[in-house]
Amino acid sequence: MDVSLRPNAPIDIWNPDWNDPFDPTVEAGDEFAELVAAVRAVQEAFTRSRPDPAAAAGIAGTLRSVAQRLEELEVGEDDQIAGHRWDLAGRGQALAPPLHIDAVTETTARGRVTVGRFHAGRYAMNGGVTPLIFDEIMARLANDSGRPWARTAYLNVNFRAPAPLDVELRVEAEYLRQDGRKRFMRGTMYHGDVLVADADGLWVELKPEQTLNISEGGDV
Ligand SMILES: CCCCCCCC(=O)SCCNC(=O)CCNC(=O)[C@H](O)C(C)(C)COP(=O)(O)OP(=O)(O)OC[C@H]1O[C@@H](n2cnc3c(N)ncnc32)[C@H](O)[C@@H]1OP(=O)(O)O
Repeated sequence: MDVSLRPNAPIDIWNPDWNDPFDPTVEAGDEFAELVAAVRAVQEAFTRSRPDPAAAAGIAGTLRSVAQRLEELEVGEDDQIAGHRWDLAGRGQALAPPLHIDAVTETTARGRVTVGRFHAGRYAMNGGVTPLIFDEIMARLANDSGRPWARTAYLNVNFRAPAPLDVELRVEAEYLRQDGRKRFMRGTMYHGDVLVADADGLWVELKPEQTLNISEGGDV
């Protein structure tokens, strides 16, 4: 883990320890985890608020200066921490809902997620957020167990019941079968015993000439 936090050190995109059970407590001294939690708190508090014009102007100024400070610390995508911290909910990527992946085997993955109003449509999870959660856990499973990188080719989501806010939802993924470069996956999301959504997805293994970093000019 320390490797992710050392300034200017290359970040292992795949942390061999990520398979360990997730520890939901932010460790003391894990300043990056605290920063992600703070960004998420801003998103949620902003969504829940109704500031008057003076308050809005003041807060906007404060946030602009925060953005400016972070812009001074900009690095390339391979070196950023957000999205690369496999031990944090949503990999420390603040757009992704805070999905905690608790266990992954060669053929299954299991996690849990609680979303607030920031990720809401109207009184329930936004219909665009559900696929984000499925993509996260199904991609994690598709690319687990030393399998070469694969990208999502399709992700078909069925919304079976409104997914409530502020309660823990159970998310599961299953590796159904492989056919050459194609990996077929299934995902389910439950609130208690109620199936709120399920998904079928196809991940296609990248060919040697295809690269994850498309800006490097790989054949995509
Ligand atoms: C854990 C976190 C992991 C993070 C990894 C990062 C993952 C991502 O960034 S995913 C982001 C969203 N996804 C993308 O951006 C993918 C964009 N699409 C692509 O790059 C390509 O279309 C890709 C790689 C999926 C497939 O392209 P390509 O390698 O040329 O496939 P191609 O050779 O035509 O097809 C292979 C097989 O898949 C099938 N296939 C491909 N796409 C589809 C599709 N959408 N629907 C059904 N079948 C498909 C083909 O029919 C073919 O089947 P068969 O072998 O039986 O003839």
